[in-house]
Amino acid sequence: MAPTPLAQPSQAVSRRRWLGLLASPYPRRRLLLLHWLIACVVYVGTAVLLVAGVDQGWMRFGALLGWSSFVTVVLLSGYGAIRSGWSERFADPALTQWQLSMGVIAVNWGYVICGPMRTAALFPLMVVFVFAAYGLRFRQIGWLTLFTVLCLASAVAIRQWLPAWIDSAQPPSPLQVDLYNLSMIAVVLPAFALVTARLSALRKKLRDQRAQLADALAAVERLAVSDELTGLPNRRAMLETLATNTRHARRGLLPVTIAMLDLDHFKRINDTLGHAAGDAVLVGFAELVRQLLREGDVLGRWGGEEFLLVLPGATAAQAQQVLWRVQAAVRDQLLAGQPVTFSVGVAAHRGSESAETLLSRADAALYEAKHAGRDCVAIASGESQVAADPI
Ligand SMILES: Nc1nc2c(ncn2[C@@H]2O[C@H](COP(=O)(O)OP(=O)(O)OP(=O)(O)O)[C@@H](O)[C@H]2O)c(=O)[nH]1
Repeated sequence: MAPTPLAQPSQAVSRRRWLGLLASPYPRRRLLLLHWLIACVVYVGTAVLLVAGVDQGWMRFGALLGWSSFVTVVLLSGYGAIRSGWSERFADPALTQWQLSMGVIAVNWGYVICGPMRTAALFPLMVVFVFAAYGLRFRQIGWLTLFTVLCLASAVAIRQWLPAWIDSAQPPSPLQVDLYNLSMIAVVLPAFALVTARLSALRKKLRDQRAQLADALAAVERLAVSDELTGLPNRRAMLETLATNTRHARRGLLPVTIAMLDLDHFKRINDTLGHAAGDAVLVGFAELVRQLLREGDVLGRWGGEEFLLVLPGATAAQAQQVLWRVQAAVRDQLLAGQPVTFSVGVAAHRGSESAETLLSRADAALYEAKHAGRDCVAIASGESQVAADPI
């Protein structure tokens, strides 16, 4: 019976589900499993050639079975360690050093058992050293090279002096061929490893530069929204905070009240003690006020000796209480050795007014507070009147 049109997509979905299960939902693990898959293809390709070798009578089936069992165990343990996330406890979750060492052993094992094809059996070493560029450091690549040459020397020794271990279908071959192969590998591999190590170093440099760039970008982003002297949000950041809060207030989500704070007679501090002392007062003031506010209130430097405070969810009266408390605390403390006071203009957001209108009402209230003698809180017209801390 012909398949129904619906059968095709459902098969595709179930195939995708199986592939999804075999791979991993985590992108990093998926990438590592892709590398694992490439290794699989190389191993399977080699196994196919070894089967052909058995077919030609160059090696025995038992030897192929031993090699295949070793490779299967290596591949399955590598897959399990990566897929389960177990390998993530190590600095290199790809387990590159282990996987490549196993690859070197598999290649040399193949060299021992596959008779006249043994020179070809060395070719997968190229894959091993290309992978080394991805996951190994300079020194590790050096060790891997030494390990490979020693493994091949052992393979040659086993072939020549322990033929009983080989289960070979062929009579022992002349030593000269094996020594020739060993010498070739000992000459070529270090040069190959050097290029691989250079590639690996370049990749590391690229990674480091990318990390530095990300740090620099984060610093630029931080500087773009914070005031260099006090570390508070700067005028640009406060405009955004204000825009967000007035938008919420207009939609009826959360009322907002703002306050403009201005240090009194700050010019005198600068003129008598110098600009550095003035800076220290600004830093001390910012730090002290910030500590006295509740979480959610946002204090920013508006410019010069002027600060903007946004109090989401507060009414003008509540803001006034908060600011009286802050004024009392500032009055009680010397900032950079100086007694300091400040005046405040408060405005609560009304109806559908814009951030600009709200700001200009707070500014006008601040002007009133200055005119009323300073060190007091004035509330924007229509809401209340100028008042000093009653305590
Ligand atoms: N040290 C220092 N001084 C600053 C900074 N920004 C602005 N100023 C100074 O702050 C002073 C503000 O002076 P005015 O606008 O006359 O205000 P004021 O002396 O505080 O007087 P009132 O606000 O009327 O109480 C000026 O002398 C500015 O140079 C800064 O970042 N550091």
